Amino acid sequence: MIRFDEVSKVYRGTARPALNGVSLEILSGEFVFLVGASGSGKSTFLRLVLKEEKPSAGAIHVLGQDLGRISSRKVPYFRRNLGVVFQDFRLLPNKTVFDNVAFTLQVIGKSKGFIHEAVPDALQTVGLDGKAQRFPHELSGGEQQRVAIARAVVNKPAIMLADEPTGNLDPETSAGIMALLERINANGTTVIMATHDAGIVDRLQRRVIEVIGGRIVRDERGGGYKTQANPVVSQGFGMAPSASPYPAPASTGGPS
Ligand SMILES: Nc1ncnc2c1ncn2[C@@H]1O[C@H](COP(=O)(O)OP(=O)(O)OP(=O)(O)O)[C@@H](O)[C@H]1O
Repeated sequence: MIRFDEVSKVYRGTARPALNGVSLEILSGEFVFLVGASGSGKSTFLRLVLKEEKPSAGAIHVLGQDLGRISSRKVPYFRRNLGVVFQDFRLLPNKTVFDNVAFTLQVIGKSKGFIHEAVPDALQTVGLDGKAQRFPHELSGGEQQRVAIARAVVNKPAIMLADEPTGNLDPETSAGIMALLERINANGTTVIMATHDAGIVDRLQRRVIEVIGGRIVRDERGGGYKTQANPVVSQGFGMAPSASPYPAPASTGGPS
C-alpha cells in the first residue's frame, strides 16, 4: 500500500536530512502511529506520501503507483485516494460545515446529487448530523476536527494521514476523535497518524514507528510511545537497515 525504499529528504538550504535512508512498508488496513521528537521528520514523511514534497533520494510507492512517475497534472487525481487531517483543522472559516465538506467534492467535479447524499453521510459518521449549517467559529475544537475528518473521509479514501489531529484538544475530546479514527480504520481505511500523545499511543497498542533525526529507530507492532525494555520488533518489513487542496491554517478559534 505504501512503500519507502531508502528514502531521504534534504530540504533546500539545509544540511541535515529531514529523512535519512528510510525503508518501510505499510499494509492495507493498518493503523500506524508515527512518533518522535519535534523536528524528527514525521510531517516530512506524511508530506512525501502526499507528494507535497519530492524525495532527494530513494523511491516511494503509494497504492501501487511510483510517485516519481506521477506527473504534476496527475497529482490531484492521485490525492483523491488520500484523506488528510491536521492539528489546526484548516477549515474554511466563511463556509458552513456542510459546505466545508462539500467543497472537496465540488473541486473534483462530483454532481450535486452525489454531494447531497455523501455530505450528510460523512457528517453522520463523525456525529455532526445536526450541525450542517453552523460555521466553524460556532463549533468547539473537537467539533471542528470532526468536520475536518468528515471532509477527509467524504470521498472514501484508501488512506488517511493525520498530523497530530489531537494536538489542540483536551484528553476527553481527543479520546472521541481517536474512537472515530479507529472506526474509520475498522471500515478499511489505512490510518497513519503522527502524534506526541503518549497516552493515546499506549492505550491503542497499534504499530508504532519511531523516528529520531530522520531515521527509523523502532518499528513495533502493538507498541507504546516509549521503547519497551525488550521491544517486539516488527517481523519482516519495516525496520530501516541502519537504524494541499487545503487552505492555509485558519484562525477558526480552536482551543490551544
Ligand atoms: N520546508 C522546509 N524547509 C526546510 N526545512 C524543513 C522544512 N520542513 C521541515 N524542515 C526541517 O526538517 C526537519 C523535520 O521536520 P518535520 O516537520 O518533518 O518534523 P516533525 O517530526 O513533523 O516535527 P513536529 O513534531 O514538530 O511537527 C526539521 O529539522 C525541520 O526544521
